[in-house]
Amino acid sequence: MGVEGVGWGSALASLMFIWAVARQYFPYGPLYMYFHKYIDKVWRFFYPYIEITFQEYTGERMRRSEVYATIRTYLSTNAAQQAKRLVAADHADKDHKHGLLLSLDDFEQVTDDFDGAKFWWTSQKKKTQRSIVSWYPSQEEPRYYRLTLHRRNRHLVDDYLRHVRDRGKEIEVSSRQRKLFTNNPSTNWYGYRRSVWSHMVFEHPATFNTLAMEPGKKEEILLDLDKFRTGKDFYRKIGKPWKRGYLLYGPPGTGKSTMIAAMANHLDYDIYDLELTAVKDNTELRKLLIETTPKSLIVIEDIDCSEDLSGKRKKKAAEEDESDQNPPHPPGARKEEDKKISKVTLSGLLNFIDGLWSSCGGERLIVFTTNHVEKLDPALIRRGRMDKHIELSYCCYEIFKVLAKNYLGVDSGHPLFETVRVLLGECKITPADVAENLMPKSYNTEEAGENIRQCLQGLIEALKKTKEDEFIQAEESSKKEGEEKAEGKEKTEGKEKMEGKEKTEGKEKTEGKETVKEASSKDISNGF
Ligand SMILES: Nc1ncnc2c1ncn2[C@@H]1O[C@H](COP(=O)(O)OP(=O)(O)OP(=O)(O)O)[C@@H](O)[C@H]1O
Ligand SMILES: [Mg+2]
Repeated sequence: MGVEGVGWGSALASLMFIWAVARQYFPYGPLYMYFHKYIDKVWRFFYPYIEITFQEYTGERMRRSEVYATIRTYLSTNAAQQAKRLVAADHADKDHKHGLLLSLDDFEQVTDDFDGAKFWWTSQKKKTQRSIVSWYPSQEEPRYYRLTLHRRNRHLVDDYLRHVRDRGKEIEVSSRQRKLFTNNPSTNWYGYRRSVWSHMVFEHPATFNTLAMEPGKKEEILLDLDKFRTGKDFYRKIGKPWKRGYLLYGPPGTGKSTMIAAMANHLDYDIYDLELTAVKDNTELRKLLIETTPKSLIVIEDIDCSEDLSGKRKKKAAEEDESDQNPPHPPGARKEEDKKISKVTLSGLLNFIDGLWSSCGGERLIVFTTNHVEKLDPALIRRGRMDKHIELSYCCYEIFKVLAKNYLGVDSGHPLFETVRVLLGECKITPADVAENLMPKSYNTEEAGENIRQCLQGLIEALKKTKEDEFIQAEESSKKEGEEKAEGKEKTEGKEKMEGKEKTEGKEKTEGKETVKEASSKDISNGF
């Protein structure tokens, strides 16, 4: 270790060396233990330094430690100047032009000065014994930072660590870029520096200004988000974990994903886009949850498409299996299916949302999107789990006005707006389709007026076409319905006729039988 200028250090090192040589001649036993104990005590008594370690994983090594990350960021400034071996990672750094975070490589050391005292930092890693159940990658040794300081500077420890934390956070904030995470398949969770989530920089430009929806509804959502962000004390007071669930539902192309991006940008949160089909079971789901950080949105898109989440569906599958009508599964087919299907269950997901683990860390929004809200299990979306249900629907005039302003820079004064308003009231078109029609044909500002007219005209044509299609569709379906009704009627009449016939025949038969019966009884009586 590079602790400087200490005569004691070399004296103790010599003592330890002598002991290391001498103990080879001691057989392991009581005498060995006796000497070992006392030499250790002497060493600790004279060793003039204090050592503090900061582990990379905390809480039974299940979570990456925030303190560890902050120290790493703090040391990046010193590391760049002092260390000989560094590790570089992508970093959105406004001060460092290369956009890289340089941290200490394993067993490297840097010195820091604070209030006239010296502090030494080393990056270390531990060899671990393999355990059967391990929360951190088994092939990767856990790392830790070791801080060493002289005993006489002990009174500075608190101030120094506060300084490290504050400065580290400052650097983190100044260089923060939001991240978009996605879960790795669990086969990639182990190995050197692997992790359960992969990320890239999140750069979606959507904001609540560009998001087209009714102004009242938008205002309400913004208020709700702001209330959530500043609600730490309130949530503590009412005894609820600091998290909130949002369910966004509506047809495809109505802005659900766009709204998630706008939410993340508004709150300045990271996004964890959870791909449920890649999660093998509930344990993996919990592990993923533990590895998310506060100030984040955890998103599960198209939740209705995730098989096996509804109790109803499971029951149905079981019924189908039992049914005699279904051909039996060919041997091995069921096993193959099982391998592919995620075993995340509805109860696993419910636990993910509001089980005890979900309260770790706090300040998280859980967002589900779906095109078919009616398919979801009511338990999944009840208030308390999905606190706010937001419907994103087909384009109305209010939504169109926002899109026209965003895409063409034009507002309600335009003469073609009235035609659009009337047509929007007469057909269903998604904001995505409207937006596509409003894409300007050129960015040349001199042609802006013509551009606007062309776009609006194009939109009017599209609306007319949609209206026409809807009309034809409605006609076809009413025709089909009529046919089905007629068919049903014919069937019923046929059935009734058959039944009538059967009844008459039955009656006749019975009467015949009765006559026979009478005759036979007569015969019998006659016979007597
Ligand atoms: N309300 C809206 N405001 C602004 N743009 C919108 C809106 N709705 C749709 N768009 C535009 O349409 C495109 C598709 O929208 P988005 O992906 O958000 O739809 P979605 O509801 O998530 O659809 P899906 O259910 O298929 O995932 C977006 O890129 C965006 O440009
Ligand atoms: Mg979407």
